[in-house]
Amino acid sequence: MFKEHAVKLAIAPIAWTNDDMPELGRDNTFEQCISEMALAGFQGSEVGNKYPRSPDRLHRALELRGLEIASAWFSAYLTVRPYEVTAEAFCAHRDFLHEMGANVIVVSEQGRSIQGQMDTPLFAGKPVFTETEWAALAEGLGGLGRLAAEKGMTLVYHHHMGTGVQTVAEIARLMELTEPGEVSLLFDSGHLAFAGENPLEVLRAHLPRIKHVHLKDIRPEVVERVMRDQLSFLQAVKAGAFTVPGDGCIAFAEIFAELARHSYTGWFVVEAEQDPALADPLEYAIKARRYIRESTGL
Ligand SMILES: O=C1C[C@@H](O)[C@H](O)[C@@H](O)C1=O
Ligand SMILES: [Co+2]
Repeated sequence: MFKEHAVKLAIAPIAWTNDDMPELGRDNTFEQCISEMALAGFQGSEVGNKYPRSPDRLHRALELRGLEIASAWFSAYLTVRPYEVTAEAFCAHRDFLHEMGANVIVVSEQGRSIQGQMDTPLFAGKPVFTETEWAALAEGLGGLGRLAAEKGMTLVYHHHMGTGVQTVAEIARLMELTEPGEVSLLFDSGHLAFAGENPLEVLRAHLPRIKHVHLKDIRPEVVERVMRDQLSFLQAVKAGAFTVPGDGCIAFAEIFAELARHSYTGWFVVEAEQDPALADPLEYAIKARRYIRESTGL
């Protein structure tokens, strides 16, 4: 289905310890997390807040388990702070990832985002960018994309629930306002389904610009409850809105087929944040790994 060596499989540490809610998985250690990733059969990981920041220490711990760093999240504030502030933090993040051997940098604009607010209803409170904010975002991302390119790296933009780039239309707007050579796209199946969008629409519209993939599924009955009870993004995560691919309602067969048809090259990152006390991270990592093998042969 996919060309040999075209796709590598990673898993995000957020199922073991949640950076957005550190009380989820507080007792899970860095070593347990990466050992279980390797045990479940993954080749890579993104970076969590328990990971050592010293590239030497991190390299050694990962190498012992046959893992590499795929990428890591960066919060941009291009719509609400001067460009230079975001650019300085971005360069430090870029240099760390470059030393770790990663070649993509995940960026999400957090200006007026409600994703980290425990009590703001997700479906009522998301920001809608003004023309001025769109212009600042597009221009700023272009600048960050050029900084990434200085190191031969690629900026991949993460559309996300509760932010100004959540819907199919907002993703299309961002792609239109930015240059393909500067800003690529991260495809996150779970965020699109959660937003009520058809993930295939985004794939079909932007495939040549998709350079990183987050695979997560949704539990539709929980998403319905999030809407009905006006829960926030963090409450939704705690309630189990997300799960691993194959365990929810997203039609991954079509997603994989579309990506393969266009010879996708890069990482697939399983990223399914849920409460580790309710969903054993190793059990779900093994479940995800098996599902990907059975659906794609990878
Ligand atoms: O890529 C991601 C990083 C997380 O911190 C975020 O909240 C999650 O939903 C996600 O998709
Ligand atoms: Co994601």
